[in-house]
Order: sequence, then C-alpha cells, then structure tokens
Amino acid sequence: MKGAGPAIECEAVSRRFGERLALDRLTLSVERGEVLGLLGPNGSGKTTTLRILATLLQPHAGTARILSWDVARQPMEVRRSIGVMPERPSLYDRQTVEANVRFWAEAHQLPDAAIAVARALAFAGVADRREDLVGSLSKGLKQRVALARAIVHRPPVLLLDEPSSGLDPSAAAAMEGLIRDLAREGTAVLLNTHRLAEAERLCDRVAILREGRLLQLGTPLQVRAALLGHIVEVELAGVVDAPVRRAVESFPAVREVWWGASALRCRLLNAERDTPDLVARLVSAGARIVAVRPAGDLERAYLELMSQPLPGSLAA
Ligand SMILES: Nc1ncnc2c1ncn2[C@@H]1O[C@H](COP(=O)(O)OP(=O)(O)OP(=O)(O)O)[C@@H](O)[C@H]1O
Repeated sequence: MKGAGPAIECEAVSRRFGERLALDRLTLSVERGEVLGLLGPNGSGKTTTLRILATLLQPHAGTARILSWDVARQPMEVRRSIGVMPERPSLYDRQTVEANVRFWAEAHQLPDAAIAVARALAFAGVADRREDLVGSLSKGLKQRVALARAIVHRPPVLLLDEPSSGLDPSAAAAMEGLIRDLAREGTAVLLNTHRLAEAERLCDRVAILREGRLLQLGTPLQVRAALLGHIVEVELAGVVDAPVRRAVESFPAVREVWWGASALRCRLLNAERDTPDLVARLVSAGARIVAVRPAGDLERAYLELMSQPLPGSLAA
C-alpha cells in the first residue's frame, strides 16, 4: 500500500466519447473504510467513472488515483490494489464456483491460493456451492460468486457496478451486509446504484451525477438537507402541551415549526448539528418521544434535484 492520502481520488477527471462529454471534471475521494455511492440517471457517467478507476478507460483530462497510484501511468499497481465487480460479471458458466474464483486467485499469483479461495467463498456465503457449475446458479448466487472473485486477493479498494442489480430484497440485503463488513475491515468501496433506499442505508456518503457533472456530494443526511431543507419530524407518545411548545419555540436553531396533535415538524438551521439539542430540550420539557426523523428521504431529494434545471444550462 502506498501513500497516506485517500484510497480513491478523482481530480477534475473528464472523459469524452466523440462529441459527448461523459464525465465533466469530476472531483471526489473515498477514504479507507468508507462506502461512497455514485447515483445518477442512466448515462450520467457512473460506469465511466468506475471504468476509469479500474484502468479500463483512460481519462482525457484530470487525474485519478488509487492508493496514490495514477491509473493512467501506473495501471499494474492499480490493478493489484482493486477488486472489481462489473454490472455483468463475466463468470465462466461451465466451470464450478470454486474454479471461477481460483482462476482469479491464480491470475493474481497469490501464494496461498487455496486458502484465499476458501476464505473468499466463505465470506460471500457460497462455500457450500463450490462444486456447482456457475451456470446452474441463481442471479443472486452469481453476484455472490462475482463478489468472492473481486475480493479473493483482499484488495484495499473495491469498485462495484450495481452490486445488487436484479437481486430480490433478501439477496440485496445480504449483499449490503457483505459490503458493510468489507468497509468495517477497512476496504474503501465505490459503488454505483439506482437503489436510493439502499444507498441511504449502506453509503457513508453519496455523489449524485447528472450529464457527467457532480451535483451533490455528502452524507445522505447532508444531501437531503441541502435539497429538501433542514426539516425534522418528531412524533410524541402524548399530546403536545405548553412546556413542549415553549421548549421548541424558544430554541434559537428553530426557524419554523408546524404543530400536530402529537407531532411536530420543524425547520432547523442545521439538521445534523441541531437535532440532538432539539431532542434534549424536548426530553427535559417532559416530552415522550416515539420517533425523530429527517423529513423526506434520499429518493425525494434525488427527484427534487433531477427536477431542477442543470446549473449552467440555458433553463437555469
Ligand atoms: N464505450 C462507449 N462509447 C460511446 N459512448 C459511451 C461509451 N461508454 C459510455 N458512453 C456514453 O457516456 C455516457 C455515460 O455513460 P455511463 O455508462 O458512464 O452512464 P451510467 O451513469 O453508468 O448509466 P447507467 O445508469 O445506464 O448504467 C452515456 O452518454 C453513454 O452513452
């Protein structure tokens, strides 16, 4: 491993296909142990970003680095450091699960390939299917094999293109759990997804692209707050009484408040910073809190962003 900087870095990375600018000066970074989700409509540049980082495409401008290795100038070092799960992993259907993963372990010239393969299969939950032909597996199991193959050399960086695409809810949840486990062990994960609820649960931060441009980058909470306002909803076990009203209305961070019989919504100056203090004030005013949640979700924030004119476009 090299350098102490971010595990994944893009600095003003651009890529054209003919006249079309697929990626427009993208700048972002992913730390070790972090999961960053790339979101955006079809054709917004998500796969292009992953392919550049995986050394499969050259950037036309800017710099992309994995563990400080430049993807354009040091592709071999980059390839050793990354695990890649393409959207359609090209597994060998006529070979067993184990043979598919072993092939990659050998390609990486791992000294203890058998141990590495066994560990990767166990981690991905397909050890009991190691003798089965990949062609006989369900889509979810194939995705798990693809993940086992991507991690067999224990790469510090993972690039995953729609890892849960086509999976049923339980299989998708299992995939989410595996990705979180890898991040907990220190792996930096950059993934593409169209599943916004999944991104909200799984990703430490999300980046929203549109027409190759980065429009939002932050925690799901920050992105929601930026697009939907810093609105928090609180549900109480009993009715709203005078001390509770006073506690909220005297809190300087509250810009606006809407009262329900046993609930309130308020706009805070900064939801991330002020929600804990709001809760503390409510509790000391005797409120019995059932739920506190930011209003809206990442999906609403995303749709709001997509309904706005693109900054710099004629309509903006
Ligand atoms: N090999 C290629 N040749 C020509 N154009 C390409 C190529 N790869 C991507 N593009 C174009 O670049 C743009 C970005 O494509 P990209 O695949 O990165 O989008 P995406 O955000 O991953 O989309 P999706 O959500 O549909 O997977 C699109 O306009 C696409 O048509």
